[in-house]
Amino acid sequence: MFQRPESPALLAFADTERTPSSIRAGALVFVDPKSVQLKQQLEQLSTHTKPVLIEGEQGTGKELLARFIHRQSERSGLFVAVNTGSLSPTQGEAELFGHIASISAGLSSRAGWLGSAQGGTLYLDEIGDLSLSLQQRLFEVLEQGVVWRVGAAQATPVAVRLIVSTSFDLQRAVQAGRFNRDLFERLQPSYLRLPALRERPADILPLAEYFLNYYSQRLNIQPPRLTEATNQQLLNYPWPGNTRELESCMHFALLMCGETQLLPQHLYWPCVGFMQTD
Ligand SMILES: Nc1ncnc2c1ncn2[C@@H]1O[C@H](COP(=O)(O)OP(=O)(O)OP(=O)(O)O)[C@@H](O)[C@H]1O
Repeated sequence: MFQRPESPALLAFADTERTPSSIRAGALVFVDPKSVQLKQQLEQLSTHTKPVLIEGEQGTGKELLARFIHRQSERSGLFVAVNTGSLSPTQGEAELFGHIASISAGLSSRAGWLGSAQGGTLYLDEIGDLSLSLQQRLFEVLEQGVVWRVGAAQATPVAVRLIVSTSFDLQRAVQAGRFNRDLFERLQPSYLRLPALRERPADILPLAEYFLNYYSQRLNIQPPRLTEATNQQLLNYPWPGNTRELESCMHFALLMCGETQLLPQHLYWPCVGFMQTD
């Protein structure tokens, strides 16, 4: 059950259990000591409403963490996820902050992503892709707690928890003049680093089992058993595409397998292809 409001860039899901795999929030498989520690940090962050900055390579699970924080904090509004790269360069301000109706421009009023997340959480993926002028506007919203919609004569109060993510070092972007220092300083106190999958190896096999079970259930089949040799291959691989790559690998292996045992020759690594096995 999901709502797809104003634009394809926005995904807002009320019932996470029925949503596609890419946006499940209930299932957070964290076994490695680094992940367990991170989960404790997440639980602490869920008790307040300050903005959160999540840094991690692509496919590590940043959006899943944001959904987890939202769920734990029991906010009444929606979780709204926006890929900032999808904001149009000319309309970005109206898309993000909304605009009021304009008869001359033939526009009806629009709440914008911030308005859609009222009472809930706005997740901005790859915040570094936001233009410097929008970064400045976002900082002002955080400072003042109000948003000026495009064309509005007065400001509208906003109660939105902001969670942003980045796959690169924002501090270096600040030093290079490509990221707003004030916004960075506002985000930094609640900073989380989500390690790459290769840095938390104890998560690999539990995640592999989890995805196998998940897709087996969807396909209505018995999950095959991972053999010792398969486990070894999974542990030896560096996972450049992180958890998303592991998920695709397991999904594909399940389709290839058709047996009770999942063997190394069934494995396909989306970032590399099939690997030679002895
Ligand atoms: N700890 C985890 N437990 C279960 N599933 C996970 C976990 N981490 C990631 N996933 C799954 O891996 C996939 C990728 O996660 P997600 O989209 O949150 O990554 P991301 O870091 O936001 O990616 P991108 O950088 O491309 O935006 C999703 O299907 C997600 O459900």
